[in-house]
Amino acid sequence: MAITPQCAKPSHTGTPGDKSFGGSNLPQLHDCCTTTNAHDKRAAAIINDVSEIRVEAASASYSVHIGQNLLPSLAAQSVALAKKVSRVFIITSPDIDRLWGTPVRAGFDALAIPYKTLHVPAGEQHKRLSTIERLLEELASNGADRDTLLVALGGGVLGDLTGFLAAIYMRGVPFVQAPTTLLAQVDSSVGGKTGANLKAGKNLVGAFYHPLAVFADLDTLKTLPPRELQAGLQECVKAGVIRDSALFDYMEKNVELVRSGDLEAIQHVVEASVQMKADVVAADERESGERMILNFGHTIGHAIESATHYKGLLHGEAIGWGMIAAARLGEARGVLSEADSQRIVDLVYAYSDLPRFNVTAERLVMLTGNDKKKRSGTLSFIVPKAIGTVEIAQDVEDVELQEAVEQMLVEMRARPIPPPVMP
Ligand SMILES: NC(=O)c1ccc[n+]([C@@H]2O[C@H](COP(=O)([O-])OP(=O)(O)OC[C@H]3O[C@@H](n4cnc5c(N)ncnc54)[C@H](O)[C@@H]3O)[C@@H](O)[C@H]2O)c1
Ligand SMILES: O=C(O)C(=O)C[C@@H](O)[C@H](O)[C@H](O)COP(=O)(O)O
Ligand SMILES: [Zn+2]
Repeated sequence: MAITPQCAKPSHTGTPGDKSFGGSNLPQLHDCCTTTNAHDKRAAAIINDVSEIRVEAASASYSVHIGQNLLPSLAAQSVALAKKVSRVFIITSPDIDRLWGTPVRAGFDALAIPYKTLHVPAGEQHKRLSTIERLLEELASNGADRDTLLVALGGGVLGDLTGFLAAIYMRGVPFVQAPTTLLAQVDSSVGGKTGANLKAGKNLVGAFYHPLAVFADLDTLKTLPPRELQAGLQECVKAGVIRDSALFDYMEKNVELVRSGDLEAIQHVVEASVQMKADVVAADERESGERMILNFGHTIGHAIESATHYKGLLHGEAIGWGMIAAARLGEARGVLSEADSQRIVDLVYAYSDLPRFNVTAERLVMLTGNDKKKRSGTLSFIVPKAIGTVEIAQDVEDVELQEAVEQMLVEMRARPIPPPVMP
């Protein structure tokens, strides 16, 4: 089925048959497109069915809905799940609100449920406790009670913040996730990790707290900058390496299709990544064992984000470098073949023009001291053994880590300088 144009303006590139997004010539919605009407029309343009993946965690079970045109029905479905909703707070950024806020609000209008939209500026630097405190005060001063529903409309930063807010406001209120970045759809909206950064490191404060449901509306990716799409795909590369060799193979064979945002390819990648994460979270909700594998690439990736003050690199890009270092470490220990190590490195590079950064290996290794997987002085490090299999090693010495990071830095410096990144 072809996509029908949503608006007569020529700059709205939703031409019949165009089923891609995330590319440079992609539709940027104008105000006239952010009406409910425009979103209603999109119902006629659905290519694939909506899929539903269940997350059966120890403390909660919920559905992740993946498909097009999901935002207009978010209100009705969320209210049905919450049973009693006195009022709603939609937590989003000004830009995402302008692009995608209208269909969400229209759903609550139709149910005559009062709502208020609270804005958080875009950017990882706002994922901090001062933002949480300001939002908590806004909830209280606007009469939020225990029957209040929060809606996280945005990327991983907004999802992590809103989830944490929901976990601690009046010791817990319900919330739903409406992820609007690829990264948030494949990873951060699922599994119940919520929180904020501290100066000492990434995600050092937070709670495990699950949403009532996740609505991953693939239409929202139409307005996502290509760099963000590509950074999100690094978490899908991660999913392939740690537990799903078929996903890895698919991403290897379909780089152009996936990078260009072909809708069917993206839906496949989102579904596979979410299913993998749901399986892992079902087995180990609180990260006491198996869930640590979802942190593949993150020990060094988080250190890079912290060392660069959460500016310059996107989360997925930092994780890309972290996966390269981890692959080289696996190769150096002799647990990963040179061929598989190179496949991982090549796939990371295939999906992002990873920006360079200027931090020494010593500093990065020092920063891994704050990793939450370090307990009683022992770091659990995720080492790839083959495509689709990793091990949780507890005997990785700092010197070994430093050598792997040095190798990653040498490779980074040897690569052609990527084109300037667009924010
Ligand atoms: N909780 C978890 O399990 C988990 C998993 C992975 C990552 N994370 C966290 O997620 C965060 C990264 O998330 P992210 O990559 O989504 O970044 P993000 O939330 O910063 O969003 C990226 C950018 O895209 C913009 N944007 C979002 N949706 C858009 C849309 N549809 N159209 C146009 N622009 C849009 C945002 O305004 C922002 O500028 C990090 O803080 C990371 O630690 C958490
Ligand atoms: O869900 C998980 O578990 C993950 O590790 C997913 C990661 O992609 C994500 O970046 C997560 O926020 C990392 O959590 P942290 O506890 O290591 O900070
Ligand atoms: Zn991550």
